[in-house]
Amino acid sequence: MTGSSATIPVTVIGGFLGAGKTTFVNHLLATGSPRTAVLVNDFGEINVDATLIASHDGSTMTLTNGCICCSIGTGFIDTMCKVLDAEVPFERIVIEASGVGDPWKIAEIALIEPSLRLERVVVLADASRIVQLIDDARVGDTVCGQFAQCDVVLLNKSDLVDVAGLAAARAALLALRPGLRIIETSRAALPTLASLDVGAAMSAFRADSPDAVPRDHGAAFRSWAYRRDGAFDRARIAGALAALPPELLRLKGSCRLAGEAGAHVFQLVDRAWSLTPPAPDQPVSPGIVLVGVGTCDLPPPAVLDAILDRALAAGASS
Ligand SMILES: Nc1nc2c(ncn2[C@@H]2O[C@H](COP(=O)(O)OP(=O)(O)OP(=O)(O)O)[C@@H](O)[C@H]2O)c(=O)[nH]1
Repeated sequence: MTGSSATIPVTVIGGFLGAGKTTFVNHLLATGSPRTAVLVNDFGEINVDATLIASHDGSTMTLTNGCICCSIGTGFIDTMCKVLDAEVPFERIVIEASGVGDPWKIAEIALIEPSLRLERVVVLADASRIVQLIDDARVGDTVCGQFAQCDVVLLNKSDLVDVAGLAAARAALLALRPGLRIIETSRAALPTLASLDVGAAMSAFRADSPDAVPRDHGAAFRSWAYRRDGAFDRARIAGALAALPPELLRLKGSCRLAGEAGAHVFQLVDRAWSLTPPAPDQPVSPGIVLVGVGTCDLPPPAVLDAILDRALAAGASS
């Protein structure tokens, strides 16, 4: 890779599916971040996250073709070259790892590439789910691996748990890595990057950390895309979602609702879901575009399609 002689600081943001990574990136961009290149790696075939990142002075680029922590493909290298060769240099690079990715594998690129300087690896944990996720036989290894070499954990969604729940979440994280720096957050009160800096002590800790176990997230997780021209019937959505199999871990994207103007952003994490209006300048597709991620035994697309079709408004085309 080429680029100017000055190094560009890199922050890698990781955390399991739905922990709040995109919410955090948007917060950083909204709170006076310098000219930032945001690189987003979604696990699914459609990069929904890139459309959920608010527009900003810098640039948002998508990293498609799978999990970049498993294989640094030519797409990633091309994107990074564009960032490094930008006419007006970027002042910071923020890379959002996929929800099943290992953020440290991405951080290692910044350690190797002379034009880049790794500033920090931040991993978000969902306070309402982290205890269960760590113990989940299907995803526990992936979740635990994400904390192995991070600098700081944002114990996010603290608004969803009580004091005892927060203490349990903290204890579970500290059992993984004693001494881990943990900051409790909620989307209403997220920190700035500068406030996360802790200096040399954390770098030494990184160097002492064991090598991450190589993983193939493409084998452990599967994604599925649901696209329809029509609209959902709001009254049918809850019933259809209740029929989704437990192997589906995450579903997000945009949709239309029959009889309602404009598009809605759809979010499902575990079984909790929401529909919200998109940001004013957020690009949304004309119909329904949702991307799901599940474990490797996720039922075939046709089965999942049929479940969501139950929520379509009468007469909606498919
Ligand atoms: N209650 C609550 N909800 C939150 C918080 N942070 C994020 N959310 C919601 O959680 C959902 C997932 O947030 P995202 O920021 O998209 O999570 P993500 O980690 O980027 O998700 P993936 O990229 O799919 O892994 C969205 O509906 C957010 O609005 C929080 O602190 N509290």
